Amino acid sequence: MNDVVRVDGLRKAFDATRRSPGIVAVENLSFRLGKADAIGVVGESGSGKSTLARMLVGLTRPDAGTIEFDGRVREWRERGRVARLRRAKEVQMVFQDPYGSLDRRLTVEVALRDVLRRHQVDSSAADARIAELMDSVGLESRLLASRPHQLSGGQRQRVAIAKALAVEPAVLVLDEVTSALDVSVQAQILALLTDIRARTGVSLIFVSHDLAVVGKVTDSILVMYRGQAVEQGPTSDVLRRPQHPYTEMLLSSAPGPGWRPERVAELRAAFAVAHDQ
Ligand SMILES: Nc1ncnc2c1ncn2[C@@H]1O[C@H](COP(=O)(O)OP(=O)(O)OP(=O)(O)O)[C@@H](O)[C@H]1O
Repeated sequence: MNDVVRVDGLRKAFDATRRSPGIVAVENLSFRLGKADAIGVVGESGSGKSTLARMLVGLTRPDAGTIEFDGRVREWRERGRVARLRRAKEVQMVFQDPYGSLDRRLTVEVALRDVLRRHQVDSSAADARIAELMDSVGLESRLLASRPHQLSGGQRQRVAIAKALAVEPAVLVLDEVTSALDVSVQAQILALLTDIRARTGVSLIFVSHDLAVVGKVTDSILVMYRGQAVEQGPTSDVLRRPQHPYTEMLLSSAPGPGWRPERVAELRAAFAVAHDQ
């Protein structure tokens, strides 16, 4: 089957000079994603997840490696309207804090209409599309008149998802989309994304520090440590039989039944030894 996304040998360093390699945020990273598949990219703060997400959506240019959407290698020189529209349909991103991505002055309706206009959906079709989008993210139409501050955190995140879906992208990158939400709202948003994936065939890339959360909604997992993939595989294998001490540490650091902080410390120490060898 054709891959919707192919990432090969991606690398990004910041502040590199002739004398120093700088901070290597992502190093030799590769993965594949099929249509309607969901992958989780997990790691602690600073592991390079956001840098990877930003490269995927074209906000940060890699130093090396390639990103392909549907067999087409991303070209960084391309400019202009046609390239912009094509990219928008390839991939969209939803961020942790919808406050940051939603314009506080705009009502939900104006924000959605704006995205549709920018992507050349003609205005006669826009009303129907807006109703469809609200429905698909489980928001009542009365909320069209609301501004971001009049919505709950979960509702704001639904609006951000609707905006991302407006363009009918092949891939959604979800960067810590549930981290700022209460546990029950978190579960609703994850269920919504799983439902959207089944209905539309969109492929999902969940970027998160929380292996347990990502484990509930993905087919495969890529574990990042210091910019590198230390483990990659089907979600059930990674959760049940982690191969790398770092993955085991991430699994143990989620407080839950049987959680023992001293075990986390032990695993962290074991990982540091394995990594420095
Ligand atoms: N614009 C930048 N300039 C310099 N260094 C950067 C920049 N962006 C990221 N880094 C560094 O690259 C490394 C990876 O950062 P990144 O934000 O990708 O990690 P992360 O896993 O997403 O962490 P978090 O969850 O805290 O956002 C870190 O050491 C970070 O300090």
